Amino acid sequence: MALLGQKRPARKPTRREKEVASRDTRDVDDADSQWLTVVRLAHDGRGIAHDATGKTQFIDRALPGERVTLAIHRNHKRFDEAHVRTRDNAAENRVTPPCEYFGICGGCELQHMTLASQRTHKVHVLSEHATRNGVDLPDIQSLGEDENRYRRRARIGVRVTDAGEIQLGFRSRGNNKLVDIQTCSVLVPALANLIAPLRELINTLEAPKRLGHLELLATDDQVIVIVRQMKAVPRDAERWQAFAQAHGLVFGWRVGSDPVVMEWLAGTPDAAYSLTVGETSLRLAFSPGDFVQVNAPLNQRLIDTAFEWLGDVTGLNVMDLYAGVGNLTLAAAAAGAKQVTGIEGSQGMVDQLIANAHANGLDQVSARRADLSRSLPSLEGIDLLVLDPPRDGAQPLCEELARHLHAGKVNRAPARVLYIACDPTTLMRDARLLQDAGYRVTRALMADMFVHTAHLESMLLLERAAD
Ligand SMILES: C[S@@+](CC[C@H](N)C(=O)[O-])C[C@H]1O[C@@H](n2cnc3c(N)ncnc32)[C@H](O)[C@@H]1O
Repeated sequence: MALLGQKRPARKPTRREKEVASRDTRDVDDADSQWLTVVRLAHDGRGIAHDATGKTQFIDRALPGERVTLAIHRNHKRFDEAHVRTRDNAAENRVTPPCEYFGICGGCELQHMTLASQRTHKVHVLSEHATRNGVDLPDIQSLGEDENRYRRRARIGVRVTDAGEIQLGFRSRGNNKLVDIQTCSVLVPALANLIAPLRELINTLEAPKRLGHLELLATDDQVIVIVRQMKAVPRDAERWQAFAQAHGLVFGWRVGSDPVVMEWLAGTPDAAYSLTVGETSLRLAFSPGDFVQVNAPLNQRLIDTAFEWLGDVTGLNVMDLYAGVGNLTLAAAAAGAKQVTGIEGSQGMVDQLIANAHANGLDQVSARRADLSRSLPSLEGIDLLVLDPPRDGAQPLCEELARHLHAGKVNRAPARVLYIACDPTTLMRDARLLQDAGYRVTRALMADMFVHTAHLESMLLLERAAD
């Protein structure tokens, strides 16, 4: 009923309004109100300025060239962490973030910058890591796509508040709280469009508190949702089945603990993605838990660039370490390599790699399981070594290569190493080992695999000087 002639009672701010209002006013240190100019970006995308005493300030969402006053939210001995209280001017590369949760959600840190300047920043980060480690790099190529909605997989947290409100989202930056979202601007549309209906469905469940998190995966042909469910609730299983049917999903839940049992309640997963290598189209099947690059178009372009750099690989003997389900192993074989050996730590992925090689008619592929942090394969007779390790890099292997070369065992050190990395710190540490042993970086690339975040994928080609 309208309240004619009466003043409407003040509406209570929503949780989201409170979050936005508190973004720039957390733990404010009122004594600190000097104007500072941001001089550069830290690797994680925060602006850096120096106060009157020279102390370094790391400032959330501030860009070089901007004059700001700060609110310090964490003091350290040698630097402070701060956020902007007042901004005098906007840097030329500042844009309105495409996502309404920017600044709250911990998923993306760079949405206030143009895509071009995000990429320039990441190239600079890669170059700085090289300089710090004394690695000589050629010009760094930069690879990126214009499409922002690139993530084909996501893990989404679920929380039921004391008031029974359902929250769905990612963890916030700086603390572990769940940020409740209605959509996500970096998920592929098939996944982003599911968030609101998922919330509605979870609202109708008999036991939403039994839910842990949701895993969403968009493959070439299927959208797969897996729910972590503490205990099976038959009536909820029926609701999920109806939901999966209505939205054309493959649905499963991982129930219980010790053991956790995977049950598919709607459809059968048939996850796969496609790759093209020259004239050859490959189809790579994988299980929902296996590693695959989150950005499918960028993965394709990374592989295109790798084989453009490598030129004709016909007749080469290739070893692909940290091979996953065969992304680079199969690509090398399809490009014409004579023999390709994939080594991977997970037996499930090794089996999948072998099945993928058979399914694509690539008989020159073999694969085996090994823990590469403990046992190193012989590299005798290998012409090209491909390395694509997790974040901690491939130090034991690079040290072993260096030892062989220092001992003059040239036949145990491949002429070329293609090194793909998601952590530039460990990449450059390892590249320095190889450089000291006689390799030279002849190609370098920053691939913007994780658009809008401060993460970057990089690729180096290292070539051993002719004997
Ligand atoms: C960054 S992924 C690369 C996968 C694959 N090259 C691709 O392009 O999809 C790293 C892979 O290394 C595997 N891995 C992690 N630690 C390992 C270890 N110690 N030994 C062998 N493989 C390992 C992971 O299972 C994962 O498949």
